[in-house]
Amino acid sequence: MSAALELEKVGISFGGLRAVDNVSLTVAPGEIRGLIGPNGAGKSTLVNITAGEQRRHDGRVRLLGQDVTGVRATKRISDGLARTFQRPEIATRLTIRENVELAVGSGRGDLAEAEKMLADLDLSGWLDIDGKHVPYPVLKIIDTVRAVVARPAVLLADEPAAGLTTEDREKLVDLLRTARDRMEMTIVLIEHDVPLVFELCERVSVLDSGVLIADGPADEVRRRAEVIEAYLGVGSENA
Ligand SMILES: Nc1ncnc2c1ncn2[C@@H]1O[C@H](COP(=O)(O)OP(=O)(O)OP(=O)(O)O)[C@@H](O)[C@H]1O
Repeated sequence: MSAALELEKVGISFGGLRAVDNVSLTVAPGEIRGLIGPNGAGKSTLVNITAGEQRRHDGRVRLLGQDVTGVRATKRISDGLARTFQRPEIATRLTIRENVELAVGSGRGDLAEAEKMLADLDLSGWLDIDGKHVPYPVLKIIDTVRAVVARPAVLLADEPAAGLTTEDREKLVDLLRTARDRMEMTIVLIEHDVPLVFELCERVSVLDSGVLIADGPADEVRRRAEVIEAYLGVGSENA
């Protein structure tokens, strides 16, 4: 079976800065892959390249076995790729239900499934509330729900745990596990919450200064000295 996502020698420079340098990685179908690294490591740039928002780069990107290098972001979405952003993309003038309906309508999901998912996460009480009245941690998790209920084949989740309460963090774990186990979604989880990444991911990739310094089974990566070193100064208690 072909990889869900494959990056081959991907690189990009901004002026004199090599933000991503010769990164190759392969994500298997149904995998939850962690992508970690300190601030400025190039994680979001790699997501932008993968999503097709940054198309002038070196190397190749393959999605579900198809070479999508140079292909527009909108086409990659229709081919099964979705991403979330660090800031939730909720329309604040619409209710949560309307936001979720829009997400379902944009993808392959169905509304009943979306509402069940919100009920399972104990979030149904927000459905008729306008986005502008919903607290940030709730918006943040509903943003991930929106992405999941559209049923992409591959989801790039950019810092979904940032700003979550401990309780919402548990909900995020359930949500991502459900997406993978019941919807067979492939997920790339970009996170500063390193314990969360090691809780959820079988394999972890580590970027530092644009370079992939570790890539492999979570237990092995956790032990690698360079990984711990890359985190020194940005919260070594997380490494
Ligand atoms: N469009 C751009 N123009 C110039 N420099 C950029 C651009 N986008 C990113 N950079 C730089 O590339 C480097 C990698 O940035 P990126 O946002 O990908 O890192 P990151 O690992 O996602 O960081 P964070 O964890 O803080 O979100 C940084 O030095 C950043 O300033």
